[in-house]
Amino acid sequence: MSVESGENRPMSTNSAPATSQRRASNTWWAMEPSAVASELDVDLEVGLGDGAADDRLARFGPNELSHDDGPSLLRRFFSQFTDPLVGLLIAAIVISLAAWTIEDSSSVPVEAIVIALIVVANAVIGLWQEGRATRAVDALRRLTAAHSTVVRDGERRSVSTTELVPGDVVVLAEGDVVGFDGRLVESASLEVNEAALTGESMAISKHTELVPSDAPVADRSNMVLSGTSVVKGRGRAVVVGTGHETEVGRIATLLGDTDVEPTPLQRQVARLGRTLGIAVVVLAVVVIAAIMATSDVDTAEEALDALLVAVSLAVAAVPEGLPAIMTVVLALGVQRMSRRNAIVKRLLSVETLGSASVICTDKTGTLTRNEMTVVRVATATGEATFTGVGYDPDGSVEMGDDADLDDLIELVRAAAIASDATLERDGERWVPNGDPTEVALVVAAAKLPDDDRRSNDTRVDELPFDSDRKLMSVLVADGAVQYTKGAPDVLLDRCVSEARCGATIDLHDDRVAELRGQVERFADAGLRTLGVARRRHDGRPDPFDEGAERELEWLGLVGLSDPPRLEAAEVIDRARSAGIRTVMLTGDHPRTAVAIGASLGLGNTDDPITGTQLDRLDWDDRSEVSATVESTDVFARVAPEHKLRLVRALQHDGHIVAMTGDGVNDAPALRRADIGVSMGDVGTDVAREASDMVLADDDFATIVTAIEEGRNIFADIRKFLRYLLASNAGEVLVMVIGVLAAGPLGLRLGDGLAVPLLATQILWINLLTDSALALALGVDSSVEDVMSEPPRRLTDPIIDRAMWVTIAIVGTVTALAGLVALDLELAGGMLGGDGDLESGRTMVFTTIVLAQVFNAFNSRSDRVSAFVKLFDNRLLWAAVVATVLLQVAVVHLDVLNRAFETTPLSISQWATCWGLAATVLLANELRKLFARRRHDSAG
Ligand SMILES: Nc1ncnc2c1ncn2[C@@H]1O[C@H](COP(=O)(O)OP(=O)(O)OP(=O)(O)O)[C@@H](O)[C@H]1O
Repeated sequence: MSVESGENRPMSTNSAPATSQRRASNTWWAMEPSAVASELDVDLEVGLGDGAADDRLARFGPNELSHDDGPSLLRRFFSQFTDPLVGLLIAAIVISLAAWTIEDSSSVPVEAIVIALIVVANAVIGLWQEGRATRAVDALRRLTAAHSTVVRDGERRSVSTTELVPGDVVVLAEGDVVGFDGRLVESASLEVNEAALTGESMAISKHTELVPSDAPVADRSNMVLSGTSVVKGRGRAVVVGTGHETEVGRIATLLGDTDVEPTPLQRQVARLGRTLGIAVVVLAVVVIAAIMATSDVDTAEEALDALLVAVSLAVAAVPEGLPAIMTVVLALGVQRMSRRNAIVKRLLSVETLGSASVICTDKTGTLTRNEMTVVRVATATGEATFTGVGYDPDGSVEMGDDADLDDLIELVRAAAIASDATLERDGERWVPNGDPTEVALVVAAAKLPDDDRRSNDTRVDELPFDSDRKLMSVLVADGAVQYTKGAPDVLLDRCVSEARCGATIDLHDDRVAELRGQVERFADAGLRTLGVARRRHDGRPDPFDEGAERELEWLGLVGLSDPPRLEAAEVIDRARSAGIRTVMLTGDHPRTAVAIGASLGLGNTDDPITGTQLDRLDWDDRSEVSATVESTDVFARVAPEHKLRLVRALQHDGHIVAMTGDGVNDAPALRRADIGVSMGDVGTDVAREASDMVLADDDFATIVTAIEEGRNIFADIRKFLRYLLASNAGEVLVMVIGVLAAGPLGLRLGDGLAVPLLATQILWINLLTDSALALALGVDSSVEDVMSEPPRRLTDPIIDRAMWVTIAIVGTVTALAGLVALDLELAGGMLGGDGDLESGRTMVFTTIVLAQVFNAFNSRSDRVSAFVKLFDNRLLWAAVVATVLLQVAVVHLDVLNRAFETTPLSISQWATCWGLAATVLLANELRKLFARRRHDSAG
């Protein structure tokens, strides 16, 4: 028998299953787990070896449904030409060729070639921008890929679900999304939701017993299927099918794809682009009519030239770069967010984030550090305090007066036995494994004084914790003893007696009231509280279900501290000044919630509302619901279904709600929220799948950071919109005013076509301004404090009045600057120069390009001066240098002079162009000054 890569492991765990060809047709559900294991050559305890897993991965391929890589590069390149705008450019080429044929077909059709080159340059820029957007979206998809816990080489590990192979032993827990087809070999009250596959929305119980071989898919209750999710319990399954070899693979449904649908904002901008397009075509017709009326157009060639100018103008005026830049800006923003631990799954969420007005957040782990430590316990005889730091079991117990040690030991041991957590030593460090609350209980048990009484602690059954019931029970001592732990108020309702010095005493109402007071005292100190109880059975209860969680004997109360995150208070304050309300929703005791909430500076913590109060509310009475949800910022002892109701109520009141959640039952609320936020660390797959954003660090601060980024992205989009539209307005106005005013002003725009700019020059300006400068603005750092304003309403138009005013002012000043440059150069006008038409046009051309450069700085804010953080955006400066150099080339290189009909300019002419172009900045600075004054006096 061969041994692979020197590993001393038998072939059976290192090779692919010999009978792999038969895999798909095997009736796994009718086979014993041992038969499944031998068929798949795997040891159910040890799992596959790494070598075997690699082999099988190479052989069966990754566990995914292969999806289309999208069209090829060439295809995507050509698809750039399907844009209606390119149609216009191609029309321009045809017109120019027609004019050239009539005029002088012996020379080279320079103009047509230049326009063709511009078409290609546009396509390349478009392709590059699309490529960036696609790459960013792909990176996102990888970031949000699901993970599974497998047993390999005898150890549990988390691997990407795409790496699962047939024969892998996978551990399933509540909230896991099943990413494979598998045969269960172990089930502890495992319940699975198969709605995605079968449409059945009720959870289905799963077991390991044999099922007849002819059972239909829905009845194969010892199988777990890809695309389903674990709602309750735990289990282990052997992977029998991956990728296309799964039930879902066979029906080839693509699951979990990142949504790349256009967002409302993208649609709004695309619509704006189209409206402008139509307006511009109308304008082009007007310009043509004006040219015809003012120039001596009497030859066909001149008529074609006029048409060409009008078409070029249309091309220049339409902001065709908009949709692509939008996608790039959104996608780059998403990448930036992921570097700050906020993984946004949908582009749509980015813009919604900026509008969030309420954040509903969990407490444990998000506002607090989720580093639980047992600090105080109380039994019937007295209290004890625990010392020690974090998870290090090196601590001690200080008994209060009269406290009975045996009672204490029974309480803490019971709590630890009813926990799933473990604590392992790794060198100097202690590595916790499991739910922090339970780890803390295990640590506390380790601090107990040596205890020589041994009992049979082996667990024979369990009822896992869930946040609706708020209880968890285990059965030990062959089923004779049950330990139940959970929320003390819930648990006390189920207790009939109390343990005291080894005896069992009946619980009376007075004592229950006393115990409740004790719970409140613990909670007032900000402690998370947990009650522990016991029940003795005559024989092992069968079935062991929630019915067993009654007639309990109270063992005592445990108080755990979970320190608030240091920076949370500051972040809540920051959110408040950004007009965002923070609401805490917690499963914890109201008094614990209030203590923590108050220490974090939450707005209104005085009268917390509990889940029970929410249950009693008349949800049809809108005003009552509204008054309730607005009355406090603390909701305690809430269950997941309350979250859904609260989201709805807040949305009804006009809020944009971000809601956190980590459990299976949180999924509906996460879906319903405008921004569902799940936890990357402690959250379940189901919650992650239902959410729009995953917090890689589970930290509340990250939500606020993401909101800030969302607002920044929105500000960036407004920047390039402001810039593009003002620039385009300048180009259009210089032509319209130029053509209409040349006559009255006495400007001699030549004998033939009376236009300030030629078609190729217009297209050149368009190419320069729509690419580098616009994109650099799209990734500008913020000059405004986006967190000092209230959230933007989703219904607000992206271009508001202030922006239209800016566009109008900048557009007009640009056009006037261009025309003054022309007038200064040309003979016969008001200012009177002595240059020829070609140098006059070069002056207009250069002035307009430089005006765009100044306008880029204008556009960084509606109110803040362009000189604030002037050098922050290096990309913008690089784009400015590139733009100016290209313009110098167009003015001074002989070959480009011929192509663009320009002439070299003198230093003083350049200075004139710079000076005139700078008026664009000056005018807008004045406008900003007034805007700031108005804002200050209003605010
Ligand atoms: N593992 C557990 N076993 C038994 N009871 C538990 C366990 N974890 C928590 N509890 C009890 O249930 C209550 C609610 O816990 P739950 O996990 O639902 O809230 P939470 O999600 O921790 O709170 P938050 O919403 O702040 O994150 C706790 O106050 C505690 O009393």
